[in-house]
Amino acid sequence: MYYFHLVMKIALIGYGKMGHEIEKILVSRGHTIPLIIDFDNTDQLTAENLNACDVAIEFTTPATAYGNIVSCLEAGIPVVCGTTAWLDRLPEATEICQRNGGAFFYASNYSIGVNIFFAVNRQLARMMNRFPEYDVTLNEVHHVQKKDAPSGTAVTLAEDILTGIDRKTSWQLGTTTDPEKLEVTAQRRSVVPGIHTVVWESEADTITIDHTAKNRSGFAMGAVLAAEFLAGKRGAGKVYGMKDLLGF
Ligand SMILES: NC(=O)C1=CN([C@@H]2O[C@H](COP(=O)(O)OP(=O)(O)OC[C@H]3O[C@@H](n4cnc5c(N)ncnc54)[C@H](OP(=O)(O)O)[C@@H]3O)[C@@H](O)[C@H]2O)C=CC1
Ligand SMILES: O=C(O)C1=N[C@H](C(=O)O)C[C@H](O)C1
Repeated sequence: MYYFHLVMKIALIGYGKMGHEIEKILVSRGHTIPLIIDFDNTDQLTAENLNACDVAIEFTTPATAYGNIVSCLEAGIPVVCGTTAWLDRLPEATEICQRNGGAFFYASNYSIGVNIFFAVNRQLARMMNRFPEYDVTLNEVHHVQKKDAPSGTAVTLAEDILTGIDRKTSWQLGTTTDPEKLEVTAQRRSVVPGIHTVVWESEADTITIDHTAKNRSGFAMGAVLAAEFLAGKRGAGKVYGMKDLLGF
């Protein structure tokens, strides 16, 4: 997967921490970036400018992601989005993608390590369905600039745990003593790129799984791999995720 790829023209929408990290990887893989959109030139996000590119990669803010995705889909350009906390509008984006014969890729976390961690989390939750003596909690830590809580990654982990076990019916941000609720806590500290921890606890013992991002390079590499994956998908009318890219 890392060795062969088409060289593409990529539109970068959002030129903050992730936009800059993705730019480094795009350049190192021979891609060019004819269009960069940030908060101060959003008027440049036109169908004409987008159509000078093969794929767009969107990492902006919870409030702006949906509009940017729709602009890409309506312009007929495949789009990879990593922005979190806008997913209440995913059904609408999916409908627009299908109607326009678009190609849309979304993941709450593009890191391959995190996606392996997701698979371990799903497997552990399925096993724990037989062992009600274990309670489960989830914690995430991120840098102080992060706008949303809990993180999109924590939401994915929580939803996968709820799918795996019958004894929890929903997740809640903050502490709770309700046994049917999955407690999800979030801390904001310094420049932490992202730490996610799932704890299963019984009277007898504790099982902890965690993922710590050392920097943003894993997120950025995964987003670029997703863009390369979308290269041949123009006109597909489909929404893709990391399971399509990685096979698990
Ligand atoms: N899926 C994944 O793997 C990952 C997802 N993320 C998510 O990606 C998003 C971005 O993260 P990050 O790069 O750290 O955030 P940053 O705040 O560093 O960057 C976002 C950039 O987008 C700009 N922006 C605001 N509005 C628009 C707009 N309408 N069009 C284009 N650009 C705009 C912001 O400008 P201004 O600051 O002026 O608002 C800022 O420069 C977050 O939702 C985060 O949770 C982050 C890492 C990995
Ligand atoms: O905002 C961030 O930084 C991150 N956001 C994503 C999330 O909300 O899960 C992914 C990663 O944890 C970093």
